[in-house]
Amino acid sequence: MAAPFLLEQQVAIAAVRRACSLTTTVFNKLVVGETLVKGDKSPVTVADFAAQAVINTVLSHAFPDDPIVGEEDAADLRTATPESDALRARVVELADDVLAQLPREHAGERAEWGLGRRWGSDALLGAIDRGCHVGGRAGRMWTLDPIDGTKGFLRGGQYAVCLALLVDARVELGIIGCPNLPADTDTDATTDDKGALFVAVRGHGAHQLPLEPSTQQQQQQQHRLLHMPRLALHDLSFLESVEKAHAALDTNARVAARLGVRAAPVRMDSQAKYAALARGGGGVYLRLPVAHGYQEKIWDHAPGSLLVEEAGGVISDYRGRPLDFGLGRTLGENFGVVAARKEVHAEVIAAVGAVLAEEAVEKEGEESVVRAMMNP
Ligand SMILES: Nc1ncnc2c1ncn2[C@@H]1O[C@H](COP(=O)(O)O)[C@@H](O)[C@H]1OP(=O)(O)O
Ligand SMILES: [Mg+2]
Ligand SMILES: [Mg+2]
Ligand SMILES: [Mg+2]
Repeated sequence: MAAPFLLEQQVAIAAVRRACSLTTTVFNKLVVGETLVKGDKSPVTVADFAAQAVINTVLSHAFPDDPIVGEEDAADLRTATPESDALRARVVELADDVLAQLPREHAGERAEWGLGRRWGSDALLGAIDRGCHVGGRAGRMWTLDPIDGTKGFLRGGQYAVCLALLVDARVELGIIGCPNLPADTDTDATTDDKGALFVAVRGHGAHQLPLEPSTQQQQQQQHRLLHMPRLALHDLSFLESVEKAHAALDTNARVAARLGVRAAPVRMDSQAKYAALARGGGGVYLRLPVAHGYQEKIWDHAPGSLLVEEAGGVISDYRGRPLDFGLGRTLGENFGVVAARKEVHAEVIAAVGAVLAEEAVEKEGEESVVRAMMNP
């Protein structure tokens, strides 16, 4: 694989692989009481906390000066209640079980990254809280979503372990682990060969590797360089969210109709959508905002955006503006996401604009009817 950020690649790959083995174990054994509802009403499980503990422990040992912008924090694990005690004990056990595995030398892992030993509660809660950095425009920082698509994870669908390295607000390296994505194709969900790792390095391509660190030879054989194929507009299909609360799916349908898209949309949770897009699925990822005021988070798009760019795509918000990863923990005034191959991106943006204008006129019409009824 490509030379820039080689050590960062090795460390990030090791961290994401270990976190993926943890989430897979948890899914098979998740019990009632191991999921919390956060202040924003979204779920978080022991696996989200433990995966963040694992990845931040590895990053903190390999790159002690690098800040981390991570989704989770340990506040809910630190309160002195029986529920919190049980949750904390489970998170610590899960994270330590994975960190304690000996470094796998054929996969380039090293003991000095915090591997091969148990860390205990204080160190692991501290590691989770290393993710509280505020973000910003200057310098090096990592951004982490330990489980992206927690709702998908809980229902046994797609989810992703997502990590990116930003330098001066530009994504230089993106790693996405997808334990439930078929290794060979994103269309045959019945295959048993599940799990894929995606690595993008700016200027050096988008790559798919095996999720499990098999022998070096197998890794080389299974390594794929990813390219998005050229597709005519009517041959596209949209990749979109499963959750109606996350994206305006009815509007997507109107955009598809306007572009002459014939195929039904492919609904998938998490940044697995970016991975599917980069390896040729669908052709367009469309995420149009719903609730006024929801600000997209940088960890939800940083690695996926680089993966798509390096596979020949363009990514912007729904108005065509580039995503700005330098504003802090959120994407600020970037609303929605449109990712597509270069040749069709501008046409998709134009269709989105036209459909949103139509919807605004319809809404204004409905509101004026209501006003007229209330003030005859
Ligand atoms: N109200 C919301 N609107 C948009 N995205 C949201 C909202 N709440 C959570 N998310 C995040 O959207 C992403 C899932 O998107 P999708 O529906 O396309 O799979 C996740 O990162 C999820 O967070 P989380 O990482 O906690 O799962
Ligand atoms: Mg969440
Ligand atoms: Mg997320
Ligand atoms: Mg998450």
